[in-house]
Amino acid sequence: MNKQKTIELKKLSIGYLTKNNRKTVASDINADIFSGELTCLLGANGIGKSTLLRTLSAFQPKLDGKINIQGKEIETYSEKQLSTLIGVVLTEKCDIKNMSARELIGLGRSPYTGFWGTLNNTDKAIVDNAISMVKIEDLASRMVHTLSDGERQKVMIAKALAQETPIIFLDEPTAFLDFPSKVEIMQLLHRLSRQTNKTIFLSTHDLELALQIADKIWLIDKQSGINIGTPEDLSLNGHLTSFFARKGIIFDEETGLFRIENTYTKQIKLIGHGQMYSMVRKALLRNGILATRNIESTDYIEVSNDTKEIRIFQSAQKATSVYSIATLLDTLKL
Ligand SMILES: Nc1ncnc2c1ncn2[C@@H]1O[C@H](COP(=O)(O)OP(=O)(O)OP(=O)(O)O)[C@@H](O)[C@H]1O
Repeated sequence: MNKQKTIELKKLSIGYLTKNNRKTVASDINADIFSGELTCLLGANGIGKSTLLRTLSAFQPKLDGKINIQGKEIETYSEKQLSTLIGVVLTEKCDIKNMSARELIGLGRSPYTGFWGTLNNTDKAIVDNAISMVKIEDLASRMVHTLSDGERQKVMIAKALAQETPIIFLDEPTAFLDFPSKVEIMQLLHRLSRQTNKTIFLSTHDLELALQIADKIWLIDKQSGINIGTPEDLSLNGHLTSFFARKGIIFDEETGLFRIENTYTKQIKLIGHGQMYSMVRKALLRNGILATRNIESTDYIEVSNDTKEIRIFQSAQKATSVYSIATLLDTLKL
């Protein structure tokens, strides 16, 4: 695929200007965003994700530096030109009454339609295609103000697709969605970036999902600014670990997942492999017991992934066999 640098940020500063105040949210951002990639922006509440997306969408002025879109400074584009270049999906509730989901999605065509916004057959086919890509055929004739937050979010994504822009920015597109819908939307955005060579840049708090699906991750942090890379590189170079370590969350290299930092009161040797091993280990960690293969202890637990048997060896007694995590925890009096 022909990945291209569609957005170039040079010494960019973002923030807010009020009458006699200048509030810088982030400064000296030097970075590129590529077509054919899904890029996810991760960072704590209030760190500046929305501010960055709004600045890149030209909804608010930058404080300093340069934003180049397809090789030209953002300020050189007219509003109409930008509307055929960038589609924006915000999380804010819209105050739309008396409009069906299909009509709202049709507004995505407004950069291409005449003054009255009348859709021709091509426009209608594009709207239908957007509806089917997001799989919301059953919502199309519903009135927008009757939709749930998650349903409306999908409609807004379909509207951005109908706009057929090479760049799409989304501010927390998965915020209101249930877990299967979060996965579905992220996979859809990833697929779109690949199939249509679009540049898709979104902010999210769904870090596990972002780490599994995104091509590139931007980590924004007060201490170390912006770090950018593939999820794997950010993992290997320690940026992910340090990013979350500061927040009482640690990256567990054995499971490849994040977990909340527990204080361990005991430790025990755990023997076995596979899902059974991982689940027993998870349950013990959750109960304040550090359990791995590498611990030397006289008491130990052995699991069989084939028979699902958990054998507990305690105080040199005969092993006790149990077959569920609940019984294991009862036996260990946890
Ligand atoms: N209109 C405004 N005027 C002044 N400061 C603002 C304005 N809007 C936001 N801010 C401040 O800018 C900073 C960044 O806010 P922003 O909304 O970009 O964060 P965010 O990373 O998107 O947060 P969240 O994850 O909570 O959505 C915050 O300190 C916020 O209070």
